[in-house]
Amino acid sequence: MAASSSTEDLLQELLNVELELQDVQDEIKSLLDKQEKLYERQSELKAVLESYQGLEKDDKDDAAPQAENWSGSFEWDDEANDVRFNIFGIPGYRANQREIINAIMSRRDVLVIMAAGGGKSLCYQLPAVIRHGIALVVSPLLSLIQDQVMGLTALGIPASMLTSTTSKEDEKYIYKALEKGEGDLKVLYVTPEKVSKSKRFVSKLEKCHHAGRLSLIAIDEAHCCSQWGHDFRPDYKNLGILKTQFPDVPLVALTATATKKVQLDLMAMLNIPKCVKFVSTVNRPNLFYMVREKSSIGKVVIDDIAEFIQSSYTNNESGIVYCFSRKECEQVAKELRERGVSADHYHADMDVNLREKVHMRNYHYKAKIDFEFIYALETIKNLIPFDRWSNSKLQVIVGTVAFGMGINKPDVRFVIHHSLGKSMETYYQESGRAGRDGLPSECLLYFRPADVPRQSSMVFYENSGLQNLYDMVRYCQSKRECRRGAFFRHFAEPLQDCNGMCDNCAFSCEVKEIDASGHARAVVSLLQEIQEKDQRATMLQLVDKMKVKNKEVDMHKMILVYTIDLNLKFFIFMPHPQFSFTSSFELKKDELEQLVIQLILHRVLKEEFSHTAYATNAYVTIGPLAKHVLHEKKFIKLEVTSGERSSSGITKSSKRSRYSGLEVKLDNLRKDLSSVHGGIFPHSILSTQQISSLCSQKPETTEQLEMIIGKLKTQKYGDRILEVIGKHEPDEEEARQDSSSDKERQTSVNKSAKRSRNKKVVLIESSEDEE
Ligand SMILES: Nc1ncnc2c1ncn2[C@@H]1O[C@H](COP(=O)(O)OP(=O)(O)OP(=O)(O)O)[C@@H](O)[C@H]1O
Ligand SMILES: [Mg+2]
Repeated sequence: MAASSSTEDLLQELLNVELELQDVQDEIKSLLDKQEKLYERQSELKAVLESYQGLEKDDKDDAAPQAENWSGSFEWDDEANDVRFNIFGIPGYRANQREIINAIMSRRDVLVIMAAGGGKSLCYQLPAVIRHGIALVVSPLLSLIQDQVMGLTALGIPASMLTSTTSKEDEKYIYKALEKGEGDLKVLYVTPEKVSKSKRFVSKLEKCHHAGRLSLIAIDEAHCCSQWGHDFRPDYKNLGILKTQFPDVPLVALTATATKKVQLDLMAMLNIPKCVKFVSTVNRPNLFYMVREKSSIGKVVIDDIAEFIQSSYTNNESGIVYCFSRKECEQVAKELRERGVSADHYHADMDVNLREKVHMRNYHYKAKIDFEFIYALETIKNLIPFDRWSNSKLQVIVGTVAFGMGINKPDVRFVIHHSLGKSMETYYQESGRAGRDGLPSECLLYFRPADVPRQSSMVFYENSGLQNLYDMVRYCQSKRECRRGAFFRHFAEPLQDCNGMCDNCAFSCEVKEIDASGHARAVVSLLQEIQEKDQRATMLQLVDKMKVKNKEVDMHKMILVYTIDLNLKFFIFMPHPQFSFTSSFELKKDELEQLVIQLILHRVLKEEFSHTAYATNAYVTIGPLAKHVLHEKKFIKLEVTSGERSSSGITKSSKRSRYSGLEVKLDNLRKDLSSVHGGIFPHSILSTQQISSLCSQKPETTEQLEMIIGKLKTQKYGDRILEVIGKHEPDEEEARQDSSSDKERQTSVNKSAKRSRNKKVVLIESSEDEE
């Protein structure tokens, strides 16, 4: 008896020791994880500190820094204003543009951080036109270069590109321009590979510089220099030689997003420690951000997307749909077409040769060309979705996220993510392709927890890949917090007002917080059971098993209820053992998925990955904080919404209704002119804003037209524009709008006259944020 009781005691103690050991092992594992993260952060901080120390040293070496006023007046002001308006057709500077131009014109090195669509190109293109000689622009993608060269050529600014696709003849022309100053070349675009790999090119550039003809160097999409950035390009690392070789030539680095770490990295890598820095806000006030729950049924998602496009964008306004894989792109595009949306898929590296040929044809439109060649290319051009989309002949382009930096179209009205992005930074970039012209646009993301493991198995090996993804997941899961606020936090910027431009701020949809701690305990116990049997489960398998388990529990409940009826006295207070793990209510499948994700974000569970010959699979395992849930030290809450949210984001007042008759005519005119003038993009002929100014002001003379679109565009297209406006007869609706906008105009003229009188200033030029 005594022996058996001491055996029992021993067994009990052994069990306790084993449990404690398990605890210790868990803690060691969690501490090791923590140690690894701290090491990682330590090396990041050391790198940043080194750059800081380098910069501080440089600052001390310097004479006392002068207070610089880049918004003051400069000798080139008149010329700059003239070029801006009459060549670029841009009515006023946006925030920081004028200051940046002044700094470059003053021969300073400059770092520009400005949101997508902020107008970075003008900052280096305008000084390139004014300054003597040739400006060198380094840009990472052929397609971006081609678009820029085409845009400048359309404005009559001599621009060329030197890339792997440049013909021998063009190369000769460019080298002569560099070496001997022949021709009228003003802007030369190259890829970073040209600078790092072509000795011949660099030696020609040296000659150009020696003769005092290298006017400035611009590094576009400069974040590609930094390994901490999201599009690191090894060849960008070698661009530091430009400053070493040409120390007296102003160098401007431009990018849409750069965290502090990336900024320091850029300055160090490009050798511009004393540069003037212009950091604009990441805020894109014209973008409406929203997240929708994504159905597990593919067709329902496409129905929803099609409905969104067809109900909100009746004027065929352009949009992008981002998908996870190429196969999904093809499928989504096909299904959208089946629902009557003009859509096609596009793979970024698809038919590179075809794209190049089309651009070559656009680029050479001034040269003598073989008409058959043009005809053939014209046919090819129509076959290429990207070009059809760029020219607004196709409404929606469906691409993977690889289709990103190359998009230069300013009037993209909506960007839809069919599944979540891999980080806040990439989502900001991708969604930021909308509304680069500053007009209201929408960014819609479809989220369902089951998409998370697809992304995590792709990013887990990247530097902080999972951490970045989980930040994105938090953004998607949140049903209360301002979406814009998440971007400010991510880019460490002070909060700004959202002005109701995100779903969480705009719609008062009831969000309930429910205590899901009981369900969390059930999930953890189930996973423990699975792991004890040396098995593992993916997120979906775990959720399915939970559903089965719940059903089993339900069966027990029924038996119990039945028993209660028969033996009321004995069983009425007897709980079923498994009830202790479940709550009084059952979660639906999608709520269970949401719960598992929540548990991963709270480190109660964690993802683990295993490779097969074909794929990497993500499994869910017990995480370092699981114990806290089991011991009821940690409570898990789930946010659930009740009631439907409005189907569209931007309020009706700020959203465009159907285009007016004159707008449609001017839109068609720009499309016509774009094909006549060698395939220049329609938006390079007239921007959407210019079309609305023309419709509201209805110029009748060349002089009046010049005041709206500048001299160059008036010279080129003025007659046709005036003809369309002159012949247009407004319908009743337009006439009514005209008379009300006349009144508004009069009020605003009076107001501005009053403002000028009060301030006693004459406003010749104003930037948008001064307005
Ligand atoms: N001051 C301005 N007023 C009105 N439109 C402008 C102004 N400056 C630039 N734009 C227009 O804004 C659009 C976006 O400009 P740009 O391509 O230079 O943006 P970006 O800052 O380089 O963006 P990204 O990071 O996406 O490359 C273009 O259509 C351009 O013509
Ligand atoms: Mg740009």
